[in-house]
Amino acid sequence: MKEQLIVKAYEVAKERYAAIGVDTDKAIKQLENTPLSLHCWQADDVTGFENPDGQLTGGIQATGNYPGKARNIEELRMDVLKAKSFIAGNHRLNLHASYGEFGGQKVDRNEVEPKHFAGWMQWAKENNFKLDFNSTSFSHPLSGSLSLANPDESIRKFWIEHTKRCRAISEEMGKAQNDPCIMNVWIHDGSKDQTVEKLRYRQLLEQSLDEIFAKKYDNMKDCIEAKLFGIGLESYTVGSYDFYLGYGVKNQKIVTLDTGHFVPTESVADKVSSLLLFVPELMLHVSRPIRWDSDHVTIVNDDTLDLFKEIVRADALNRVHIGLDYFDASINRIGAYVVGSRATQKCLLHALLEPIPTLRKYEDKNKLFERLALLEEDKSMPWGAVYDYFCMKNGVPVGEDYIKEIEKYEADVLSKRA
Ligand SMILES: C[C@H](O)[C@H](O)[C@@H](O)C(=O)CO
Ligand SMILES: [Mn+2]
Repeated sequence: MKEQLIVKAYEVAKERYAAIGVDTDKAIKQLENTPLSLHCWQADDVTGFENPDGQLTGGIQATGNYPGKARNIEELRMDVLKAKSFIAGNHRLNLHASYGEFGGQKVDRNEVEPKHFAGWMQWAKENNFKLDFNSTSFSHPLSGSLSLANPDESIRKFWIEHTKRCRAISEEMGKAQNDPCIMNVWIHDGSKDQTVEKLRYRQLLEQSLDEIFAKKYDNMKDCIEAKLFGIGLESYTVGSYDFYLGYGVKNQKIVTLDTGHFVPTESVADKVSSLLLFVPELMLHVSRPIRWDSDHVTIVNDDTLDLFKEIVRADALNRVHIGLDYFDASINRIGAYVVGSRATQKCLLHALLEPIPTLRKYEDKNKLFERLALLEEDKSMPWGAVYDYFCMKNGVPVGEDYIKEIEKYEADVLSKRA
């Protein structure tokens, strides 16, 4: 019965959209072909497997202590697969270097090798995931407040070696999956209080990156992520947006836009069309900042909708990689994955259903009331019925049906974790 209703609602929606020149079947196909890169760190509050009892450092913080966090690789894999079962489409998994399989051995960051991720590559293959990767500069005795920009050569070299090795690991992942692995470099480097050495640290970071990126690879792509500030590093960030924008344009690197890494009133959506003119591709870290980079679970809101509308209007889905980046430890973590992923897909779908040719025609003819009216009417078009149909077609729960399934997983599995 429910299926019939979903199909019926979709047929009505399809007609409504066709009347304004939008092909809903085409939008669904595009959505099906757009992977999300799920961040592995939502499942365990960014703890990783090197030192499960260690502190999360480097200016980031997961707040909350909801029971059931993944305590080891098996649990994390199980949770990610559970989350994926509620998200239509084929997706990627974004791993941090601290999530390797180290077999109980002490493997320092400057010793990580592809073999520590062989199990992940195998698992990804078996479970239809492609992998992305990140170097990990935080939560380590040498993290301090400066890593790649550290004036102490031995510390700087340690992190350069780590990041080089992460690129080599990414290359192997890319080869194994026959699709480039996207490797993100985010470092926390900064200063709690005023510094008189801003230029020096940025020069050092530029030199470190040049050394790291000197080797060319065919099966991985580099991206670089800026941030406004870290906790405890509030006064200065070496890898600011200006820094990475300049570096990315000069060196033709993918620039990562984390939606939580800007001044709260700044529009990340507005950056898309400028960046696309000057850098080859973009990586997104879709998040939801509340007053600061608080990494709340992504929801359908104006910021996220605007972001995807700008990407679709620029016809740039083939140049934008969509990753998620939030870590909410205060609610069911599988639920967090699912709500955020589905919200991201809904925003993308809404953007794909925009009557762009008609809006452009109005704008070209200076029919500005008509443009405004259509943009307003678009907000209440039945895009939800299209998303429901997309979920049903792809065999995942429609609407709120996943809530009780996640509750069941919590009762059967998560609640049994100490
Ligand atoms: C764990 C990630 O590397 C981290 O979230 C980074 O991408 C970031 O956004 C730091 O604020
Ligand atoms: Mn991020």
